[in-house]
Amino acid sequence: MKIGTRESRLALIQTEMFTNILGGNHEIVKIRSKGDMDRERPLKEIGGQGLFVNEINRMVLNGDLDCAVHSGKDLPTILNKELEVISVFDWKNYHDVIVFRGDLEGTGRMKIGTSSPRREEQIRKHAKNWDVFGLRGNIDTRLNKLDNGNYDGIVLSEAAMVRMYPSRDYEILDESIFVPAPGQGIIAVIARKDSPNYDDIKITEDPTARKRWDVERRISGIFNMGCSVPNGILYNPETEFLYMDINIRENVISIRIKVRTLQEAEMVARNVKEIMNYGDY
Ligand SMILES: NCc1[nH]cc(CCC(=O)O)c1CC(=O)O
Repeated sequence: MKIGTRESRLALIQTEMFTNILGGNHEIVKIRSKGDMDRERPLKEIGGQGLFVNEINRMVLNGDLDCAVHSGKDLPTILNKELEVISVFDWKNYHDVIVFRGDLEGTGRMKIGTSSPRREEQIRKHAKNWDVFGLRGNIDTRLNKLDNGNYDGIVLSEAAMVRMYPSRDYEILDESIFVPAPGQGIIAVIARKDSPNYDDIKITEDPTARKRWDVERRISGIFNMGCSVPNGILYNPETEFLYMDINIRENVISIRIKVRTLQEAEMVARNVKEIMNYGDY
């Protein structure tokens, strides 16, 4: 197969994880996205949902690629009707983590970098001795900025650390406070619904990852969320806990609730949306 992905080191590692499950020989096509080209401006200035994936998905749609491997978190909730997320896997590394500078001393006020409005909001609310600053770039760039002394610590995804820096120290942040972005840590494979490779791709799916994915996607669709919205959603398919951290102007709802089915999760989300007057914004 011709498999497309972003040119970042993380994207290539994730694509290799996919081809290892898939087996066989494949051509990997690296694509530089709009989000990769502009490394300075905050993401919400460059443009909305799908910044890192839309061009790649268009190539899958046109038949230039047989499939594409994405970070689940980067996929917009609305896809072209002819495309489908056929396989999802690796669901467990969903946490946010903090990585501290190696030579850090003392425990006073700390300068913390993050590139996500959700993480910024959660730090402001829950980590009162951390001052938060913007931080752009791919994972290697962000860690370089940390090591160069620009920050005392940076917050990023556990999945990125596990896959790219398995021997570097980090601290896991509690998911009931730092509720992650929907799909965080999950690897998602997209192809055309009528792809001749549909069944081969489907075999790589982890059914537990699929449970997590379906709940988080449904809820993120209900709230019409992109990653520029400071909302967190996590469903743990093993504990059956659903976490939601929804911020709408001055209104905040943070919950942990046990739900057993997609329908129950959807009902919780619709009720939260209703009582927050979400539709008015
Ligand atoms: N926001 C960009 C992005 N998209 C996917 C990952 C990492 C992999 C993942 O969490 O799925 C990251 C970096 C980060 O959140 O620090």
